[in-house]
Amino acid sequence: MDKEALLDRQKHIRNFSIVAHIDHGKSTLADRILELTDTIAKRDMQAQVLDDMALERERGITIKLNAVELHYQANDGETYIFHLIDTPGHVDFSYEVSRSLAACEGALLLVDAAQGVEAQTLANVYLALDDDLEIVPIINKVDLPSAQPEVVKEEIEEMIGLDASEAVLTSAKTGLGIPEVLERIVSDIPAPSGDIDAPLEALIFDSVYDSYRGVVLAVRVKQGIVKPGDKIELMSNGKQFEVTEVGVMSPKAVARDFLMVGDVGYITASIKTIQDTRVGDTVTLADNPAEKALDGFRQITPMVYSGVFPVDNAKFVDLREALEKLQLNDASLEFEPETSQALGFGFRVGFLGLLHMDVVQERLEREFNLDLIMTAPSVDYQVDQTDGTQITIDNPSELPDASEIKEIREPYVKASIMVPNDYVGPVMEIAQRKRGEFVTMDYLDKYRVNVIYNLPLSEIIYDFFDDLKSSTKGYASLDYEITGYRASDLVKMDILLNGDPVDALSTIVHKDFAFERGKAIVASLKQTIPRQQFEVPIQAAIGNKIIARSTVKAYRKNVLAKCYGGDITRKRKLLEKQKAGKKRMKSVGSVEVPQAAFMSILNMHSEDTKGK
Ligand SMILES: Nc1nc2c(ncn2[C@@H]2O[C@H](COP(=O)(O)OP(=O)(O)OP(=O)(O)O)[C@@H](O)[C@H]2O)c(=O)[nH]1
Repeated sequence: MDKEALLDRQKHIRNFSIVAHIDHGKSTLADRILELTDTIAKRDMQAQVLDDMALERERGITIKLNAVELHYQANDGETYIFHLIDTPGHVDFSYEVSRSLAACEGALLLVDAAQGVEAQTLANVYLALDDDLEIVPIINKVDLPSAQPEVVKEEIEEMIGLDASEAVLTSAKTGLGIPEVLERIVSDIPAPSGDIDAPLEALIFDSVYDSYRGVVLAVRVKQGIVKPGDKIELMSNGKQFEVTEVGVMSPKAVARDFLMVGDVGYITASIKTIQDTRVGDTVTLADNPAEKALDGFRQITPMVYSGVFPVDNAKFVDLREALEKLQLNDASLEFEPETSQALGFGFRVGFLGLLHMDVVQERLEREFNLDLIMTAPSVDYQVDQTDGTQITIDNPSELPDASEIKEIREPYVKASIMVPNDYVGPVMEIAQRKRGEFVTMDYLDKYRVNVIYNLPLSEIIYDFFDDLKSSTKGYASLDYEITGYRASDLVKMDILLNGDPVDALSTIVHKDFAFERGKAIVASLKQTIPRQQFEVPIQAAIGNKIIARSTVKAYRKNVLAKCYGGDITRKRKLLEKQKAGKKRMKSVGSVEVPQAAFMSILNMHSEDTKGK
């Protein structure tokens, strides 16, 4: 392509994300956009798609990067190149949202016409506004009888301060309004700026590891152009690689001759060591480097920590390798080796929240075939010791003896809970019960309020959101941010099995709640620990004082007795089932403890500190 053509191409690029609350219809809208653009481009794309399949057959891989390229023929007769960059909707992942937004010039703000603006949507729109993105408001699900587009417009104007008079009314379900959305992307979202003649600056906003090609970088080119054969340099560490392929997802990987300013695509360069690449880093050309790296992303700190141990101790090295691979495209994942008396060698892993923790656990087990025991999540605590030193701990078993502690501080958040008027009572009741401190309450419109509380992070990471949802018929939405640390009256509660303290079961609790929590955990453990050949006393203790106790009676479960000696296949099935159930057991001293027991703290909703 000559210079003229490249400049013309740049004018026709539109990079955008969809910002939406979970269930407001983001996937459905994206599918509609794909459908509409695909049909138009079908004839032109045939050859390309075939190429892509050949490529895949050859290599036997597909790469998953959350950015697709689409071609849209607009009403002005010109063909535009759209890059749609996916963003996650959950509160745990707002960090990833900001990563995706950094690749865009605009965002579609999608709001459910029946639900209105939610707390998390608001948080994500603010991220987009911080990045100076152009925002196109879309009110979806207008086909629903309960749709109130006018009320939602008002909410968007009042809460976000955006002009919503021009909001597109859509039904991603029926297809209503989608052609207008495509036109608005062309007219409202600016083409990328940046100089094609400047030295290459490409921002890495995601990356995946592919065993065949090495690291695949998802990049947004901010300046310049990059081609296969170019020698690139990663600006954070000066490492150099030769580009083997550049391309875009469309929606499968399609190799291209180049990626230029404004493009969102991938680069492979036989990068074998995952430690070399970092999301947020800048890629430049080795013999014509950019003067300085792009801003990158703020380092994100984990909010909750959990011990992750292989059931089979011999898998420790495998676990480390798996965590390293995951860390590649999940910069928020932190880990360091941990040794537990009860569980052996493992890692203390930091997560953004419980959903993130679930996702990581699932990936470790599925993608890396590991059987894991994970301990109850904990926040981090700042401890002033009587000897004048200060330590930070994220593992309850590391809390020093009470006699050595002057003060313990725990992380606090400012939580904003949006809810219809009718449910303010239950919301306040839950927040109070979780040691919340009321801050203020704002009316969003005639129907909804935003209730703000200061809360200890430890109280909301467990079941706060579930409780909120169930007592507001699912209407409440929640967003929170850490505001700092506060001194609290906290103590370590140990759990003893068979008289021995089990470090992996220790938790840190507020003194006022210790008795109830102790009772609840002991009761929950009694349910989860199977009967053994001997009696197992379970005790909760603070210091030397036992505050709750219970006993698992001795009993060797003879599952075969149930079979009445009959059907042999049934018998085998039962044995297999029992074997599978055992896999996630760990011998702690002489007691067999299942994975669920380590999460007892998460299963105490009912007995929790109600009425406090
Ligand atoms: N009636 C109606 N339903 C819709 C519309 N758009 C989406 N839905 C439905 O709303 C539900 C959620 O839609 P999704 O597209 O999965 O929402 P999402 O925001 O991608 O949700 P997550 O993937 O969970 O983040 C689905 O059951 C859709 O069928 C619409 O315009 N009208």
